[in-house]
Amino acid sequence: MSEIVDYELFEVPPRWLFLRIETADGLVGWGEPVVEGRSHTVKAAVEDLMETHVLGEPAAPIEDHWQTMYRGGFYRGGPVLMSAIAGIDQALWDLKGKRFDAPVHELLGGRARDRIRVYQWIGGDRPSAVAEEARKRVDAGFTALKMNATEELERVDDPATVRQAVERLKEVREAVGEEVDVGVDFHGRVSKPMAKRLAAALEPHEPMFIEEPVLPEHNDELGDVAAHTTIPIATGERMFSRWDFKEVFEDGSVDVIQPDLSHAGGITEVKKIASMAEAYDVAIAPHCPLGPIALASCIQVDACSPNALIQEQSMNIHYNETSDVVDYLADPDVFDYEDGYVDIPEGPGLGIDIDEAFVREQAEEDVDWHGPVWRHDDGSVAEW
Ligand SMILES: O=C(O)[C@@H](O)[C@H](O)[C@H](O)CO
Ligand SMILES: [Mg+2]
Repeated sequence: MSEIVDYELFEVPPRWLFLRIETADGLVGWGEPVVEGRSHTVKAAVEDLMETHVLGEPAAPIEDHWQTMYRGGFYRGGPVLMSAIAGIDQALWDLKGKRFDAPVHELLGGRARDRIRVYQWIGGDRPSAVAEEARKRVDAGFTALKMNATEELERVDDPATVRQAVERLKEVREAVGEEVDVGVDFHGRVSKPMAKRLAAALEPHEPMFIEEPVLPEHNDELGDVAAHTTIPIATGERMFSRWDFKEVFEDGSVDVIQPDLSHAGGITEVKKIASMAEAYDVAIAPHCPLGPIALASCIQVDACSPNALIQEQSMNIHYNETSDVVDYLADPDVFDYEDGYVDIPEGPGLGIDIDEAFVREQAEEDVDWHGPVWRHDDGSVAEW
């Protein structure tokens, strides 16, 4: 029988939430419903949705579950609810793949590519020594990187601050050469006037894209920024549905969208967003500074989306001393990296096996990660 009879949630380090659901005939599916820094809140939302709409129901009709969860409550959308739906949706797709012994991308129409290019972060929130880090990543096989543009920025900041951002990118470009792509994340830290100034100053060093050049609540300003630069514009990690994305498609100023498989309603929704993007000649580069289930979900959608450009991923044992992502996997080699690409896993469902014993052990730890609160010199709150 395919009714959902049980579910369990695990808050695990460094800042993730995993969902395990089980059917009456013993199949298990995994999802990763999380907003960075809001795992307790998303957990409560998942419990609410599971208890109200999903538990006791057949697992198969994913679209019906999605519609019920999204529309059933009258109030819709936003990071918490859409991330909760996302994780449940991933787990339902994982179950479906296991039931039919096929990878999710096969059930979504089959491959559009054999592998997907990946990029890796360099530097942290306060980027320094990025050139050296960039070189290390490229030596390890990466062909694409991403870095923060700046630290906190005033609404109108001084030339020295702009110069520093430019120097940083220039050093990276000099360290890695012209055959490596470097995305620059403005992280919503930048006001519209500074976005225009920074874009112009960074342009000679040819970033792959500038990301969140303004906060998503100011997406109506993207056209103005785009008019001042030839650098591709990326955004989308803080947008949560087709309805959030439709305006940037219609407006035409965005070149790359970055929906997050764990924030924007899951596999069902992001596949639809990807198709909408395709119709507007926009690429997708799914956002993923998250764990193995989120990454596996991204790769399944990349596999069957012709307009997938590149995949963000946080850590991998082959390239990185930190290996949180792979620690949770029964087979750490399932993400097979070569030449800056990762192969599309061919196992059933999401294509990964979660090491359940390890998850249970990690869930014993107290997980309480929150995004930092930054302040300007005058004490007012700055964007992180
Ligand atoms: O593009 C990224 O990966 C970053 O903007 C992260 O989403 C942010 O630091 C919160 O985790
Ligand atoms: Mg970002």
